[in-house]
Amino acid sequence: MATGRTHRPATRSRGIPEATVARLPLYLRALTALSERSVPTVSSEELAAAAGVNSAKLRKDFSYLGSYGTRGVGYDVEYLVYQISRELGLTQDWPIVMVGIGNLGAALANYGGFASRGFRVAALIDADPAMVGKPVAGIAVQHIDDLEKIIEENGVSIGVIATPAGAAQQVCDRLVAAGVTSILNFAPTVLSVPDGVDVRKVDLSIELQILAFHEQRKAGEEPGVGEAVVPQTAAVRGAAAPAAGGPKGPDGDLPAVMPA
Ligand SMILES: NC(=O)c1ccc[n+]([C@@H]2O[C@H](COP(=O)([O-])OP(=O)(O)OC[C@H]3O[C@@H](n4cnc5c(N)ncnc54)[C@H](O)[C@@H]3O)[C@@H](O)[C@H]2O)c1
Repeated sequence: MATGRTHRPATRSRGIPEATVARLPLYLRALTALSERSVPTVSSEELAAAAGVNSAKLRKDFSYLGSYGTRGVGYDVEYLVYQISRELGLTQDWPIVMVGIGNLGAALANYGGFASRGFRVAALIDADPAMVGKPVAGIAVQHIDDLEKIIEENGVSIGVIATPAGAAQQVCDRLVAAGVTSILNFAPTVLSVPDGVDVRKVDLSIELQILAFHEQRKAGEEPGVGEAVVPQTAAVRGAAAPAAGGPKGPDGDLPAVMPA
């Protein structure tokens, strides 16, 4: 579901293409489910189906990891879990800070899936003095004034932003100045960061707009020649108007929904 941009070349230094890196978590999720069911081996076809990926692509992806499987047996599930986890840097603990502990931030903090994947929530940070000291997901919220100290003390390199859009750039700048080099941004705004800082952006409304586009196609609502699309679809309404609370609208790849 994530949409994002990273300030990295299309091929990483170790020769693994970004597109392959983006699929590794899908393989890992499918493999983890197999591992939990104590399945020892899996064929490339089975794993590709479970991950929602083409099997030829999967074999190519795994060749970058030096993993070719055994003919007639398939891939060793546990070993692949280890290999992909290592490649993704998940064999080490990653402390993260979350900034903006409102509806979304609190929901994210309560999500158990971070910890089980090696992401420890080291601190929850908010600007609202009324929030400070209150426990969310068992962690006391700290004030934004202490952001730099918190990052240094916890050796944090990954920050999550769930503030209103208007505060996101300022929070991002402070995170980066304090040493954070990877940011997961939920605020509906495009962040500017220096080279060497990775930003991934999650925007569920963009995902819904893309689904709306496909729904429209499925329903056969092809406009006739000269017929305007803009007033008729939620997708285009969303693309045409800036997202609420943000200076910039969604920046997903939506040109296909615009009138021809
Ligand atoms: N990406 C998505 O799919 C998605 C989904 C829902 C919401 N959002 C976005 O997430 C953000 C949060 O939404 P919400 O519903 O939780 O809002 P909210 O108003 O409930 O929470 C925002 C929190 O940020 C805090 N905050 C404001 N300025 C701050 C600053 N400078 N430093 C630290 N904290 C600050 C506020 O005190 C508040 O607790 C919004 O930008 C919203 O548009 C994104």
